[in-house]
Amino acid sequence: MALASLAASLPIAATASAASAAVRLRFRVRIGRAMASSAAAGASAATGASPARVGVVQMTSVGDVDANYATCSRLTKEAAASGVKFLCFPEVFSFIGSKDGESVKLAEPLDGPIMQRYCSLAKESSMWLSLGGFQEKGPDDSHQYNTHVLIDDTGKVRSSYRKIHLFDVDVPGNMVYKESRFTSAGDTLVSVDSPFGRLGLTVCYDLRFPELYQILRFKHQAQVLLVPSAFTKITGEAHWEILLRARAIETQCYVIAAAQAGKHNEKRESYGDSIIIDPWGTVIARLPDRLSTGFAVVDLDLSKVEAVRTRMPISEHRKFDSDWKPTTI
Ligand SMILES: O=C(O)CNC(=O)[C@H](CS)NC(=O)CCC(=O)C(=O)O
Repeated sequence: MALASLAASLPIAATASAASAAVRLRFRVRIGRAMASSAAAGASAATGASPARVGVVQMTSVGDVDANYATCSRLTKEAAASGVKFLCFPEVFSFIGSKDGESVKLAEPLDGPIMQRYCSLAKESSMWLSLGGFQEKGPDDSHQYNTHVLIDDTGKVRSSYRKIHLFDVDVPGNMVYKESRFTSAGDTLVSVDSPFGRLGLTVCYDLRFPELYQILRFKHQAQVLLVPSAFTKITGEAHWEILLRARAIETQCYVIAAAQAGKHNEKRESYGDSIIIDPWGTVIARLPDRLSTGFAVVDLDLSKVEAVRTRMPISEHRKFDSDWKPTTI
């Protein structure tokens, strides 16, 4: 079969469910030619056996920890049935409150009961989970950390990253956010080796600070960047895809960005559009903003990361402050 037609015919599964009736959608997402250019990728797409099959979730979390867990559990089991080995959830997957300070009261350490449930889910499903934006108990009773937790397929917390850049922003035409009121910033960059390459962990608003991604690529040697998010509708429409593709292109990494979508309560709405981008900057999977709950799947091909880097060796071409003559401003 010609590569182009193989690429065009690879199905990407996505599921969607309305609140009452569970509606199952299957639709095709365009997939880059290079993804399908290895026989292994094509064969595993048919058998569901790829070790690097990953999924990106879109969901509408609410102010109910149990309801959100039920959604995450259902999606994880459906993804496992599609051969997914690594599923990425968005920021605040576990809880989105409608009142100020509500989530800090629910904050728990990573060995607390909420995260334990997700660890059991990962183990039962033999699935790695990226759980972006968990309300981790903070340094005092009035502050939490906004923590991206990575659980392996044995149910062990492999790594965690506390969001460094906090969203204290007056969104034009929307509301003033002051994340730092109840959240303390992290101060440590985190990357972790996995069967899906070296992963760089970030959260949401971090996306606007490219130096963080530069360090993950050039110091940590990350191959896949994770950006679980709950972008606002207004900033998401304006900036989301552009920022994500820029990070993929300038780091030559895969980018997996799980998004919250739709209305969480009467005050808060997020911009959907969960995306997976390849290291050339091509969007290879996406869930439209109008879709509330579901996931999309791709087979990561880490040889593509190396291929892009070999042909365009930006790591060798980089110049630094110390390489330039001092400038007068
Ligand atoms: O407070 C919570 O419930 C969890 N935290 C979030 O949802 C955070 C802070 S309000 N949201 C963002 O960072 C949005 C960034 C964004 O929209 C942009 O950069 O444009």
